Amino acid sequence: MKRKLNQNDVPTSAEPEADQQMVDAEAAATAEKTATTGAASDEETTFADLGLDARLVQAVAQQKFLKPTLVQRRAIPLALDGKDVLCKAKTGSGKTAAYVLPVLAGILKKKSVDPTPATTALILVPTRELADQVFKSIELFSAFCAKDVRAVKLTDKLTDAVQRSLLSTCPDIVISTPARAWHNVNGNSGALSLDKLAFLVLDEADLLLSYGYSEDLDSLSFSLPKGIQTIMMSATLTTEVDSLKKIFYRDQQPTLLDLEEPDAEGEGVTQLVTKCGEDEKFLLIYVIFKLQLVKGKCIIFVADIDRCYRLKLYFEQFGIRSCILNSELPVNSRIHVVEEFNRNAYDIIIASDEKEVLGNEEKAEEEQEDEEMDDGEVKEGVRPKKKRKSAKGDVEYGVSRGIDFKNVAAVINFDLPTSASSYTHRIGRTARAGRAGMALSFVVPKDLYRKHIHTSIPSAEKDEKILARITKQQAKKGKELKPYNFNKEQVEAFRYRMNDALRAVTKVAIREARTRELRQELLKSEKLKRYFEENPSEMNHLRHDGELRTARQQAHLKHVPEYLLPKEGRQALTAGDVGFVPMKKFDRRAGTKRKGGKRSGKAGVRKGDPLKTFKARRKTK
Ligand SMILES: Nc1ncnc2c1ncn2[C@@H]1O[C@H](COP(=O)(O)OP(=O)(O)OP(=O)(O)O)[C@@H](O)[C@H]1O
Repeated sequence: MKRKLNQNDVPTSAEPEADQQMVDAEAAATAEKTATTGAASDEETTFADLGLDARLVQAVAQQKFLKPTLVQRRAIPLALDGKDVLCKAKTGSGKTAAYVLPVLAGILKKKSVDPTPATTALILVPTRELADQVFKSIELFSAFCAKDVRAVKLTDKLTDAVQRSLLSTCPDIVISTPARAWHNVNGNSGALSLDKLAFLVLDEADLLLSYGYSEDLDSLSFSLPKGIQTIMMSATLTTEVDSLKKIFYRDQQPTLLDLEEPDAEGEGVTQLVTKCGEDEKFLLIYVIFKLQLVKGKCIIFVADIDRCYRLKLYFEQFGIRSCILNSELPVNSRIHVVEEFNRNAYDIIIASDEKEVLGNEEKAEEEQEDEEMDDGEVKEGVRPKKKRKSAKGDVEYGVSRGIDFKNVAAVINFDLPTSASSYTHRIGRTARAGRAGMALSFVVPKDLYRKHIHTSIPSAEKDEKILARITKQQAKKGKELKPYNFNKEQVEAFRYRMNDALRAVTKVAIREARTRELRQELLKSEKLKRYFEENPSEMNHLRHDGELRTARQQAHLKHVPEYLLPKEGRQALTAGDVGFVPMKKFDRRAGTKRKGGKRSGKAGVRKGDPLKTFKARRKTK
């Protein structure tokens, strides 16, 4: 029979009382009972109440986490009690801490009785970005016990020799993609030993198979010692999760935490849909950003890498700064872009999260996945997905999934994703950790679809079909997608400027931009790796939102002439307010020159300025 490593089994006499707080078995039992209901009767619970080690509670306090989130309240006591847990909770609900904290607690407990170095925990994630994020979380949460816990991630581009040397010291925690982990278990001179493993975590479990790790996961499952505790975290319950459940839990059923959490007042994502033609997307996005109708940081999702550059070059025409995230960029740059965005260095990220063009089989799989999610249950016996045809980019890349972008006011689906589950992950980049946010999706209706010179996106013809799936899925969660209309007449006034700008963004300019950015980022990436490790403070000087300037520059487009602005203010352009989060400290308005040479650039200045009358709705918690 499988024997669990139960933290209550470990003698605690050696532990200083203040440092080690015992697991509250009763709390764990209560949590288990209410596990699937998601009842929020224990909202006053603190991290200390959960039975975590005092050093971890201290680290959590340092992070200014006042109270555990629902998933943390439910999962931590169960995990501390040695239970296998399969947890489904919404994006941005704090799943990382929900497993990192009990894993750290388990390691500390084990070390207090047996300090022999051993790899005790293996955390499997689908992407390098996530590995980096988890690693940083571990660093933060182990701030007060750093000498007792050592974690390594295997996802950086490291030679086998370096990986061997990292693993030779038996780090307590290894964070890896399944492929890297298996490579080090099976190959690379068996650098990673799982003999002493006590915890296995599968983060973003719904994605591990879709990233093509099925064989690696299968192989790893046979190399695991008996009796380890397995925790799976997922934002959705799909066939993938079910397949993994069979592989990793075998005959032992995990405790299922299916946490549907209603948004509290002022929380959650306001979902808006604007139906428009392909070229209108460019018109609206120009109006939105040039007139700052969306307040705060924003992620714009597009269908593919070329679309990233088309939009970036288009924005450049108007002097709107943005940076790009896609699978083609080196991993160091990608991670740095996210870090800088989280530091508020950039306002706009243009990201392509799709695995480029999917084959028919893969499209069918996505549809199937949506249907399964519609059913709300996982079907039995469905085969795991095959490895997707990866395009030129990095297969271990993912933006819309799991990356913790901080304080994102809005997500704009410039191109609709190809599945409803992808939509869920995309909009989950905003309204994280109990905040408010907005998701605006452009949908091209069938009658407005035509192959436009500027676009060749594969999904456009299918927008309405996908929208129907999204609407259905969101309705099941009690969420609604509301239509959002721009004032067509007012917006039309900007059309000739849009055309001017789009004409300059030629295919050649896009190709050149793509190559130039890649070259620049590769250089930066090398620098990042070698130099910034030693000089972390210099990081700030490296920007990713520079102009690519491969398109013809048209200086006049950088300013918005006053006659284009409606007298009634920005609201005249829209059916209501769009943004929620106020602009950050500094204001990057283009500094429109007004008559008399004065700038009207600053927010909230000058009576009579049409922009001044616009008030962003500020939602406070
Ligand atoms: N108890 C808490 N109090 C305040 N903030 C928290 C708390 N727990 C987590 N957070 C913050 O919430 C954000 C989202 O957390 P996390 O990335 O763990 O979510 P997630 O559920 O894993 O999301 P996803 O499904 O998108 O991966 C992070 O910025 C994190 O620092």
